[in-house]
Amino acid sequence: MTLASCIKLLYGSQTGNAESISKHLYEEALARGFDCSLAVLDDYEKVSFTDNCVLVIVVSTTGDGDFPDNTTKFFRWTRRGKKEDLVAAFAGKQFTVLALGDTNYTNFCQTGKRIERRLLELGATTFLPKGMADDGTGLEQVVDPWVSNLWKTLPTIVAQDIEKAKQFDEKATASASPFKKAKSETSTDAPETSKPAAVATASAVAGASATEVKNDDAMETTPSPYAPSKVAFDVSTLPKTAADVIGAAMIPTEYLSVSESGVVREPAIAKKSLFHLFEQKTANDPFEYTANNLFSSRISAHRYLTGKKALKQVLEVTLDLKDMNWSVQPGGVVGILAPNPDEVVLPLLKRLDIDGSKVLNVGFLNPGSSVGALPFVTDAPYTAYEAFRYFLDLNPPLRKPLLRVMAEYATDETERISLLHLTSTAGASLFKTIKQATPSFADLLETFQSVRGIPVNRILESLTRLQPRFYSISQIDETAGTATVAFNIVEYTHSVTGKSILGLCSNYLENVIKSPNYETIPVALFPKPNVVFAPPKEIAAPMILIAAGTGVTPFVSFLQSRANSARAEGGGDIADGILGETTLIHGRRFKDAAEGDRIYGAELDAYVQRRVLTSFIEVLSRDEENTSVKYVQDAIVLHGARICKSIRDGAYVYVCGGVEMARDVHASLLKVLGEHARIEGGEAGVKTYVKALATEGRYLKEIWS
Ligand SMILES: Cc1cc2nc3c(=O)[nH]c(=O)nc-3n(C[C@H](O)[C@H](O)[C@H](O)COP(=O)(O)O)c2cc1C
Repeated sequence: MTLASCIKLLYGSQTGNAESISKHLYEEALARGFDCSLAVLDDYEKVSFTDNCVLVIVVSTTGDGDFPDNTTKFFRWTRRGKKEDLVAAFAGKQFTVLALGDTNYTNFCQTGKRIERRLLELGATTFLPKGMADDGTGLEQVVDPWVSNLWKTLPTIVAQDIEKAKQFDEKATASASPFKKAKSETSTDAPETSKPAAVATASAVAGASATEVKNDDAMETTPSPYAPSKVAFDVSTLPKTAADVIGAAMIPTEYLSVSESGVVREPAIAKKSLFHLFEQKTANDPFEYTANNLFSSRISAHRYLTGKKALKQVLEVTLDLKDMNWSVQPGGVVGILAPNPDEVVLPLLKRLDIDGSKVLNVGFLNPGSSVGALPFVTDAPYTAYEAFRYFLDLNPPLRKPLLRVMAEYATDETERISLLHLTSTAGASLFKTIKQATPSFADLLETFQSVRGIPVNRILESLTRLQPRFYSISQIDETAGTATVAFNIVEYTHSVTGKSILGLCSNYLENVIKSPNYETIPVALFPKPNVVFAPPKEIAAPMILIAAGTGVTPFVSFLQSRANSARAEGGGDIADGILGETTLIHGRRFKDAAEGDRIYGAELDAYVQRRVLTSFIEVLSRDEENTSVKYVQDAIVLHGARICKSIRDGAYVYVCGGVEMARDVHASLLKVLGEHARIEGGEAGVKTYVKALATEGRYLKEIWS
């Protein structure tokens, strides 16, 4: 059999995991003597598929079984591209897929599955079974063995530089990290006395590191929720020396060049918003505003929708979208880019010894190399402060490339061993322990105190992009050109570390409305195109809306739109006979309407009065009188016969809320359809029926983790 001459690694990633794994694979493929290239799936036009190559695709799933944003163009091409181009690219090609997902979602690894299916239809064949890694239980449980099989299989189908492969194997079996180079071998600058102090055991660490902020009133000190904290783990099981670490990850290739331009912009000037970094363009189409071309909005009004008894406060803000010319549709979604708080950014820059005020020149070390892209593109050059505040995810999921880079700058030997071990397959269990603590970048630096002097280019390469947070629009005022979004102010105690965690975007927006002249503060946002989670076009179609907590927000916009349609159809204030039956099942905690969490209660009552909402079922989880129907899934069972009849009559079912709630609702729907809908084929028949509903667009979910 003739061997393929090269590997084309392609990835699609929403939050950086697939990207990071692909870069890691790319580095290792080169070190193992393969000819390998790396590209994001949406850059498929730059990939020469006609080469005698094999394809390795690493792709995650986002939303509700959706493609990552940097994969949609590729998928469209594979569905709608010219058949002869697709056949030329894929027929007879050997490929494999590593799919990343989370079993807490119903459409587990959907993107990877769909890509595999499509490539098989186009005549490609797999050379290694698809890996499906579960972020719910730990990606590494599947990724590590899958990768190890990949390295076993590739030499049988792809040509390799034998000399390099030999060198690689020799280094690997010599037990020292095969990737140890440069600094690690010449690292004599670590003080001899540096002893394993930094990585301590659990008891020694707890609460030790929090920087403190002053509470002026009480003259007491309270740990700031932004203060970094050490992650506790046991160092007794670590390899004895760096040379004992087997198979540590490769040092990611350095690909960015960063220099100071000589221009200074103080954080205080840059702190209002990021818009000084972009030329102000007016877009003709609102969807020209994207995460890379943000619209500068303002908050024109706000109110809290919850009372004192609510465990979480829900804030509604009104966004001024006049100049965007966006005709917001019910179910519309807005992405908001919240900056990282200064309480995190400034101490972090200090810890890293980086002067945040210097404007930087950022480019490629080797223009033309395919290793990486610029981390973000702005019209005007940015400072390190601006990069940290607006563009970098400072709470990234734990990833090996960052740990590997940190290992290079650890001067304490135990810390270096720990970091190397964490990047190796043997360190999987330690990796899992640390991952459970979901440490921020600052927490990692607090844990590994001796890591000093990481250059800015390494940080820009190792951290991923700060992601926008998406919010469903609840009410639209076309005349004023505004729309409202409502959300929980996210604040909770970390289940593993006990640390207080503040949600980035909700707390940012609350801080905006608490600022003087908040109406003048720019809020960076963009509309989400192609909203699928929208009411049916036919206003006579029945709807079943199922929501928990703030999941009700898109449904408020559905009802508003239906009320407007009824009025337009001559229905006046009462919508009898014009609209399809609409049932809303809304779960919340407390009975108390005024003081509790009955969000949008007044609006929903008004829709009941106007018969836009035909049935409003409120489910209370903390009501002592109510014992059997605590959650929306219980209400589905209780009203099962009616719900099934409505679905049989053509109702559209919508679910909005957390991932567990969506899973439980799904189970209840299967149960009641099995009991009341007389579907043939038993359990399997019901599952097929529900699947078909989803395919027809009559069972839609908007869920969050
Ligand atoms: C908002 C959100 C939605 C998700 N939706 C799904 C899904 O529908 N199906 C699935 O299998 N995994 C889903 N996941 C899990 C991701 O695929 C998983 O966390 C993966 O590691 C992310 O990789 P990435 O960082 O490369 O995007 C979702 C994750 C998030 C944060």
